Amino acid sequence: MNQNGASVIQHIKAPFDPGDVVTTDRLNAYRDEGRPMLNNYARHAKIGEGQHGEVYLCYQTNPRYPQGHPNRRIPVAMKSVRRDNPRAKQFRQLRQQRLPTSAHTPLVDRLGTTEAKIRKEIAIMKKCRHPHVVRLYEIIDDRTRDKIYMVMEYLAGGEVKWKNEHDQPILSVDQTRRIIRDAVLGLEYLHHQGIIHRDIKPANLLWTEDRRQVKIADFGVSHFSYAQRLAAAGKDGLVEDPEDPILMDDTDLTRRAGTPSFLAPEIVYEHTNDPSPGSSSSGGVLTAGSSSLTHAASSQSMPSMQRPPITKSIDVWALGVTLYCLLFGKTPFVADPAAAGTEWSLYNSICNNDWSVDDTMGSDCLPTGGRHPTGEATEGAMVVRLLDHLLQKDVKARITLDEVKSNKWILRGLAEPEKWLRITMPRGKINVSVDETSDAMSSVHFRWNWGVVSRRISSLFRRSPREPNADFQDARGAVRSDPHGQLGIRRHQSARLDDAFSFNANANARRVEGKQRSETRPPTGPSSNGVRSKSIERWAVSARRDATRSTPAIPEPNQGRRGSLPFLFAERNTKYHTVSSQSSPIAIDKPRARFANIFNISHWRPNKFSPPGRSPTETASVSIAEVSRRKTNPAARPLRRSEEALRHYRPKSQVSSGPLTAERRASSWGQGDQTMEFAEISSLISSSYEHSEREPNVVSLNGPYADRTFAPRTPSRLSTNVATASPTSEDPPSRRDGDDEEFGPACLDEDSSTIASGDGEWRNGSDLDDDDGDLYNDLVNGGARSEEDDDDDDDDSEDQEETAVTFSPRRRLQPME
Ligand SMILES: Nc1ncnc2c1ncn2[C@@H]1O[C@H](COP(=O)(O)OP(=O)(O)OP(=O)(O)O)[C@@H](O)[C@H]1O
Repeated sequence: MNQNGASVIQHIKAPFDPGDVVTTDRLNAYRDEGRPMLNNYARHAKIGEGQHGEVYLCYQTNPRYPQGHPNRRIPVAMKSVRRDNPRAKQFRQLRQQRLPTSAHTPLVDRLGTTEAKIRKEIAIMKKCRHPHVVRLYEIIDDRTRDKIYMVMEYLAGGEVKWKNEHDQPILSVDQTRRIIRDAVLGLEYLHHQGIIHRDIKPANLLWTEDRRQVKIADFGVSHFSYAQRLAAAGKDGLVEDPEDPILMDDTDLTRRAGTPSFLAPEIVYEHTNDPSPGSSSSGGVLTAGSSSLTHAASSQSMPSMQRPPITKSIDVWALGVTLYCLLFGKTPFVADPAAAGTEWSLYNSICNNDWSVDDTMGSDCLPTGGRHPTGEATEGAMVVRLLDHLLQKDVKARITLDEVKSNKWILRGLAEPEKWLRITMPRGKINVSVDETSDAMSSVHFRWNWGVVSRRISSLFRRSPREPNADFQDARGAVRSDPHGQLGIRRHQSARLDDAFSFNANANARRVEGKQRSETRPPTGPSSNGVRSKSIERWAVSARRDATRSTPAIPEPNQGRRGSLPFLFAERNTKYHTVSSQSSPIAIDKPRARFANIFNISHWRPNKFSPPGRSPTETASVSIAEVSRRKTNPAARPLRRSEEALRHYRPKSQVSSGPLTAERRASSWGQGDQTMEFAEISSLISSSYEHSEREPNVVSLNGPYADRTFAPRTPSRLSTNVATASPTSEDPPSRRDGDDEEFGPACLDEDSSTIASGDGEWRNGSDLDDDDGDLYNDLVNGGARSEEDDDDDDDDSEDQEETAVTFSPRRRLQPME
């Protein structure tokens, strides 16, 4: 921590709050001193490109600091992802038809729209706050734009490279161990959060600028497991809500997603005992480009043809493949070049073949002792045995992450292994609630559709008895719009956060002064509890204030619960009410209450509460009926698909009838309960680490954990080490050339393409979108949108005018007196 950063750090609290990620629903693109600006981020070099978008180095301009202050410009990585639109979809389909077949071609289209995927990635990243997981700081999600922007922690060291052009390893065994150790900690945390990464590979491990630690990145195909989350929550933390529309169903795991060479056998299980044309009938000899013999893995073949459960263990397998790559400069399983279907052959190899080891490992060429080392506890023998456990084809016999962590080779070189194990243990209470994930979608723009509005208005006057859906909509009184289109930059954030470092929307507005002076309104001041809301939801906030003033807080019987909205709203009928004219039982039939209803966008368009094929209104009315039915008859709860999945995976005898309870889900993961708060752990870690030259990326004075300044709610509160990474330079604190000597030259990782498919079929294509066409257009046209752009967005609009509505899922209903 340097002198300049100290003042920032001392104010930073360390509570774990996934709501920390800022959501901004207005993007202002302009130029400042010739540089493209996106809100208060100055865009610099492009640092990467994925299937869905590009990643740029940006500097956040922090106006609270004077010119020249190192914290005035903070480097961040900004990933821009284009939403799906009909024209882009058409274009992509056309392009795909012309693409040649390749084993490494990404398959991404089967997981739904690009936007759904990016939202899933955002929802997952929002949960993550760990020294070995890349942090998400802000989402810029302006519905009127073609792109969503993710502002992340910038990892200047780049991705972990592991082989040279001759397929030789470029990392020493020591470096490999430290990378794997960091990855284990990050993974352990993710699993604890209920997240299965699904794409662990060297390319998704990013170095910090000083190359002392790596962090897990890219949650594009990650899975948020309800079962895993419940398991991690432990008995006391269960806040189960079977109706939660956002928590992902575990059957999603059966989709094939990840990078082919890193896929676990259970993912491609259908290739088990299925000899490839290029391999021998006994299981085949598939050379891995090594001089050593690759022989059939009789002891490690998959136990049966029944699909094994797909669990977090797939990450453990991928970690094993990663370890192998770093040690030997190649992947353990390869497709037979002679085989006709390359990917088929690769999967066949993963399922049926054993892997080989070279005589030496790492760039320092330490001896391995062969594939089946005997006796002595040499480093080579230790690693090969660990690989044996990691690359265990039978998922039930595969080593767990806990066991990996306490493996001898992993702990090797640590000054105090016991202490390391203790302080790095992920703990902290986890509650399963709708808020965390819905925040990813909490900011919704829409355009007025006057045809629909007028129909709605007239229908309101026609309707005499109040309909159930209206009841539902009123209960969601937090959803309000600004019909005057006066909203400026809107931000969402948990009102629980303190104001000390809140984003300075005034300053931000000033920054774009001249561009939108007429339309930008700064926040109106602190809210009643002294916390300034990030959201400029004037209607909703005032409604909340009313409620706060006039209703004494009565503790709820189930205080921690933040269930699905349909449940809560239904419960409102008996337990809660919001003190506003809209929700008053007396005012319920007043025209004014009905008018309030029309501002609810869930009437107009499908939203996240609408299951596919059902209109939101249907959803609302069904939900209310369902709720009362379930209240009287709990056994009437419909089964979630995850329960079906569980039935499928577990023997029938073990699956009792009845609804899938939290305990049953949790037991399928078998994890204990957790008590320690994350902040407590982080402070413990900070105070416990000692400096060690030998283990620079794990143990250091004020080391990797200590430099965690856990609560940069906005990028303006980035930790000092990030802030000082490149305080004044215009150029990116790039992957330093000098490092190549130590870490070997950068080289291409050809196995880094990610696939995601629904049915395991191979398809070719790329989702690469064009460059920031819309942004440049904005810049060139001074912020005006072209007709072409409008065409993209206005696919289903008739006569529309732009405005916005903000939806806050964090609104709390007041208990009834
Ligand atoms: N936070 C970051 N800091 C530094 N570089 C990053 C960061 N995030 C991504 N990158 C770089 O940008 C590249 C592209 O990242 P991105 O996640 O978009 O692509 P990807 O890993 O191929 O994922 P996808 O599955 O979406 O294609 C990465 O390979 C990495 O080098």
